[in-house]
Amino acid sequence: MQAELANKTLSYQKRYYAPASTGNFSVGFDLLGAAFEPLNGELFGDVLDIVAPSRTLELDIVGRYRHQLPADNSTNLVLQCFAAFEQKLGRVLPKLALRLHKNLPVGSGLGSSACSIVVACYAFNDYFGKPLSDTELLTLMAEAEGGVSGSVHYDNVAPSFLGGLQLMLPQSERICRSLPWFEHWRVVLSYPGTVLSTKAARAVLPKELSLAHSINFAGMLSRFVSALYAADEADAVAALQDLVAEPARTPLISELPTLRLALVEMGVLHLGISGAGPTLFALCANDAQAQLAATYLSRHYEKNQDATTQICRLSLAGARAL
Ligand SMILES: Nc1ncnc2c1ncn2[C@@H]1O[C@H](COP(=O)(O)OP(=O)(O)O)[C@@H](O)[C@H]1O
Ligand SMILES: N[C@@H](CCOP(=O)(O)O)C(=O)O
Repeated sequence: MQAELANKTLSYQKRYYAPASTGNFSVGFDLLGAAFEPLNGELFGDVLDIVAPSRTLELDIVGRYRHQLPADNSTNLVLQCFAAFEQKLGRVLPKLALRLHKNLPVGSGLGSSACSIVVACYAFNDYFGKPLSDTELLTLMAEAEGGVSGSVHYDNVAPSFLGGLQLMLPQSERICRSLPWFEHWRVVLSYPGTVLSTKAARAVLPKELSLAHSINFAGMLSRFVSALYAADEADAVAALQDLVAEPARTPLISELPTLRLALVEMGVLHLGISGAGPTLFALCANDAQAQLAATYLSRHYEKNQDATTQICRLSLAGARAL
């Protein structure tokens, strides 16, 4: 009887998913981002159910991180996206009963707000017969994300929507382009369980960069991208240096230097801040190394029961119907 009730509660017409993402990927502040999925097949990203047509727009929220969202669902990004989608189309749409599975922690550096935005916009576009092109949809997603973080940046919405490692292309009609990746690379995402709002982590950033600093930043990102195209793994790893955000944000994540020393001694390729933090990402050369890094980070970085550490591969598919 109870199972029957639970099934009824979880019934739906259509179900959609968008993966977690790591903005910046150390070397590309606001310009580079990657989508990830756990090797164990877990859905580490938000799921949106279109439960049924409804007289009014309704949202129910379930999932591990539901408690990190405001109790009042009316302010939720999913509902804001419905309004923005209607406005973009310039017509009133039939209303829906929706259910969000909040599987990503909020203010975590895992692109949590972007993930809800992407899954919602993707779902509405698919459900209503794809009236928007991918480019229009991506622009809508970035505008919604800009409303949360205080400035429009595509490095979470683009990979969560399109999958892969995405490089943003300023002033290009393409918006972004997928980059090559080393298939054997694994990424361990370790979230300590504490919240760091993206807005707050952007407030500590330098307002200006000197000419020398700008050249070094552009140079290091170019070195990383060219190393990927040349399949030069050692040079790609050597280029993973964050010259913009990390120096300003390390005081907010004081464990980073010590953890990095320990992991690099274990052979891990790189440890960086995922998005605005506090999640850290460890780039690993293979499964065994990723397992070691995950065990170490679980033991030394997780702080409470909201914490989670996931061994991931690149998510090539991005947002999709399940
Ligand atoms: N569905 C949602 N998912 C995530 N955040 C949401 C959602 N709806 C509203 N919010 C609000 O948006 C803000 C997201 O904060 P932010 O620091 O940008 O998170 P993240 O870095 O994880 O994307 C929070 O104030 C949160 O309460
Ligand atoms: N480029 C942004 C990325 C923010 O990612 P989030 O997952 O922390 O929202 C930044 O570094 O501010």
